[in-house]
Amino acid sequence: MAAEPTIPVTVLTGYLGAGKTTLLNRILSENHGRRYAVIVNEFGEIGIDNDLIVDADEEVFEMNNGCICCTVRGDLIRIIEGLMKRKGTFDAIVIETTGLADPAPVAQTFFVDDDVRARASLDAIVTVVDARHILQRLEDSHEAEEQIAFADVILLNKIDLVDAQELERVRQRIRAINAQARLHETQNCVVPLEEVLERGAFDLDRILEIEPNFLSEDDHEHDDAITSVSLRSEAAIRPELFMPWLRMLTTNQGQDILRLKGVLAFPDEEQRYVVQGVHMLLDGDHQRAWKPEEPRTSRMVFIGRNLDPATLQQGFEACAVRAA
Ligand SMILES: Nc1nc2c(ncn2[C@@H]2O[C@H](COP(=O)(O)OP(=O)(O)OP(=O)(O)O)[C@@H](O)[C@H]2O)c(=O)[nH]1
Repeated sequence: MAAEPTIPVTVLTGYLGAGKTTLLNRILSENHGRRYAVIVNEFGEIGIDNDLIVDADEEVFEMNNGCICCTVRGDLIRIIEGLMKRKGTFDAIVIETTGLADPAPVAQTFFVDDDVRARASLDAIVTVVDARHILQRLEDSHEAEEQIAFADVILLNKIDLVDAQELERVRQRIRAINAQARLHETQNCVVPLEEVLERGAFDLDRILEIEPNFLSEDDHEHDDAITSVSLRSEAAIRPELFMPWLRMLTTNQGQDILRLKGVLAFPDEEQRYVVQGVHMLLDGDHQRAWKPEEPRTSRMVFIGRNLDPATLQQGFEACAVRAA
């Protein structure tokens, strides 16, 4: 009897804020006739990413209790095994890792775990790169380099934020780390999805050349200096205080703030306000109306170095509407 075909798995990686969720949303919104099961892993105890993913028919599984590359032997394997019991309800799996994840242990899962290997196969590692910040990141983050080294497909994204010279420098740097991956230069991750999904691009031999211990090594190191701070407020947040506070923080501490995200309830405002930041760059917009049953809780996550939870908490609380 012929072996059953395995389910293709795409691993989406890339440093904090590069554009992974932007790409995932495109995958989930486009009319491609395929059904994807999505696994999202996020750094930080309050899951905000799930709030930023478009409402889609696809089921989204969150893994928020740690970094995916450290928990693969547990959670990821369990989720994939659970999914396999419901075969036929989806055609492929997409995994969005945290920006801090080393992709090697995630990829390794598809080779070293026998049950997983029998049913799922790693299709490609797709790495989204932030053209504006990557050169700086490669100075201080081993993970950022690993993400590029392991990629089968690279989206060099946010090209609108750099000039031609800078873009050429980034291109050369990426090529020095990984000369083989297919490279697409994008804004908002706009790329034909067939360039990204179900490409059959993962090449174990190439990975073994980069990392001879790929199939046996299972320890890796993280930058312990990076922490996350989660904030929450049941009282509505006053935009006239909140916006200047956030601008002040990113101006003074932008070097250390690798990523920030928030979903905010403003007084007398029917819409949720979503704010996002990468270093000094801030982006904010109304997202959708609060649902009637949804508690209007404002939540923020900061990820970075030298973050002081108490100061951030005080600053955030000072923006809240005080009880009369
Ligand atoms: N200017 C510009 N902004 C972009 C582009 N692509 C994405 N963004 C913005 O960059 C921010 C981060 O994008 P996300 O897709 O959330 O990044 P991510 O990699 O999922 O972030 P994490 O999950 O926190 O690691 C958002 O505010 C996006 O709207 C781009 O090509 N140009």
